[in-house]
Amino acid sequence: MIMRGPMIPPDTTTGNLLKRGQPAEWRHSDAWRVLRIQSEFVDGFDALAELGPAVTVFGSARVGEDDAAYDAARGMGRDIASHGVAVVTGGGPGIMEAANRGAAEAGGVSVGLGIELPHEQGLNEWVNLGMTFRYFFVRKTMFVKYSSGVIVCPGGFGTLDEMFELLTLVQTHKSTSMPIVLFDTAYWTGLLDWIETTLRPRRMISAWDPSLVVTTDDPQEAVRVALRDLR
Ligand SMILES: C/C(=C\CNc1ncnc2c1ncn2[C@@H]1O[C@H](COP(=O)(O)O)[C@@H](O)[C@H]1O)CO
Repeated sequence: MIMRGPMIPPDTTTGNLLKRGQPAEWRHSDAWRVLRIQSEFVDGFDALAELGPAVTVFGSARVGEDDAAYDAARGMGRDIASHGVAVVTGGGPGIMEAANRGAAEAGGVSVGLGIELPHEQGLNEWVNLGMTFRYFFVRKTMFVKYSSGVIVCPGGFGTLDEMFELLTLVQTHKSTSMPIVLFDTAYWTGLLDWIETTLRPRRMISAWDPSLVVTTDDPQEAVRVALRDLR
């Protein structure tokens, strides 16, 4: 396009870009939010594109070092890393910290994908490749996209949300199938029984395939199953 003489507009795109003192309400608009979401995806893909094989460990943010599950997750992190596989967690305290700790102690890649939360403490000190997300759904995309297997340790709503999201994606074939290990049979039995005895007979699930998940009390077995597709 050519503009000459009076057709040349008084403002230019660069001039508009550099103009100071503009109203700033647009920062709270959905249009701007979409760009922020987009940039989170770009940053996540950039950070993880060359990660290589990885196993994600989900589990409670609330367990302390004195909890047996902490020890187990630490051992699993160590074991996964010793196979040259990265350990991915939500980067927070509890089980996440334990798995990252084991991975870091084994000299492995210890990934923390944190989430901005009120009173958030930041990424745990054992993460050696980390990023913090504003949006849960962007972060969950990273867990699924970059994992070849998942170990779910005991946890609360956060852990259940992550587990059921993954099960839904695998069951609907949105994600390629991957080993999903539930660690600590006593913790998960009630939920699995309820799925079998209530959801299935009431046809709330069409084709629950129990082989989608493996349940174990053995941390080494959990890691062996989670690494199944990497052999
Ligand atoms: C509760 C406390 C801190 C919360 N900090 C978290 N940081 C990172 N990721 C988290 C955090 N809390 C939950 N998550 C995610 O959900 C899962 C654990 O949730 P649960 O409800 O405890 O099971 C975990 O896998 C994370 O991805 C103060 O200690």
